[in-house]
Amino acid sequence: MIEICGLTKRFGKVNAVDNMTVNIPNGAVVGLVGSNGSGKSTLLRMLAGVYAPDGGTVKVDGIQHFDNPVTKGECFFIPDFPYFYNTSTVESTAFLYRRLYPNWSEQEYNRLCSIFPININAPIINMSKGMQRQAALILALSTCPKYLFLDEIFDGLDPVVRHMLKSLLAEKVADNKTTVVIASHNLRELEDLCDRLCLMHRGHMMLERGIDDLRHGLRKVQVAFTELPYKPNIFEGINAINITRNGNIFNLTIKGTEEEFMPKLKALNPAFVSAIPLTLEEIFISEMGAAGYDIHSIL
Ligand SMILES: Nc1ncnc2c1ncn2[C@@H]1O[C@H](COP(=O)(O)OP(=O)(O)OP(=O)(O)O)[C@@H](O)[C@H]1O
Repeated sequence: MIEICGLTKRFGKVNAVDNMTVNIPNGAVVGLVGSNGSGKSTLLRMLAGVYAPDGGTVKVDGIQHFDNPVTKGECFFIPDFPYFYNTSTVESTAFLYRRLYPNWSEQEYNRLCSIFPININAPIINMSKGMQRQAALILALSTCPKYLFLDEIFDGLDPVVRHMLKSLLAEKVADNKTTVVIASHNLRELEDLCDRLCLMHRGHMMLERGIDDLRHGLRKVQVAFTELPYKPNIFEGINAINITRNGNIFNLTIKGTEEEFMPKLKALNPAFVSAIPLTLEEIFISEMGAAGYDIHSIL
């Protein structure tokens, strides 16, 4: 388990991470979203033990993490721009990691080298952006980390490799209870993978919630009338957190289950009514809008 308590990191006058407290349970797959400069990479670098916090603590399995080779050996961080030496190949880096990482698996390394379509003996810095990320992933996953931190990992990966990565991560979580924290601007990718989401804004954690919990009880509903019901507040008694209207067609975001609100809507005698779940992006917009924030300035 990762325990983040009062965590702060400053760069001059900028509080990149500002007094953040959150726990990440083992086996969780956490999506980290937020606007540019909201502090996601800085948080990941502190989770990876790269940056020393200016305040607060990160504990991994109850142990102070910064500068601790024991907890750092259980973690792997792929930054948004993975760094390799000029002459590094996957094979030469693997040679180094075999000694550095206690859980390194030769079997896993061989399997991943056969799955990812890159040349493990070619200099990594000559590879394309997506291929460099594949190289970083082969090495990261071969260390069998208990905690895996990924910064914009989907960036540059082609659709086939993206799909493969999601399957590999799901497999790691199911088989090894690996804990994964992924910073990404791509809510669609996170939606497939994560069971928890954290929304950061200006160094603060604005929202931290299970995806099922976020999804539960929010529906996007379209209702059309041939003739409008003759009452001043048509949707009175229905917990609609947002209503837009285009002529006799209404689009509502409703809090509640279909069993609760459908009978009330049907009693209005609509020509058409349909309810569908919200996408993650729409849920965020609703949740943050309800909390008084303009999500478009945050995501
Ligand atoms: N090494 C650094 N030196 C000075 N300022 C920094 C440094 N690293 C980050 N910052 C500042 O800290 C803030 C948070 O940056 P960070 O990279 O963590 O944001 P982010 O959420 O990852 O952004 P993005 O979505 O653009 O990747 C920004 O204001 C950034 O300019």
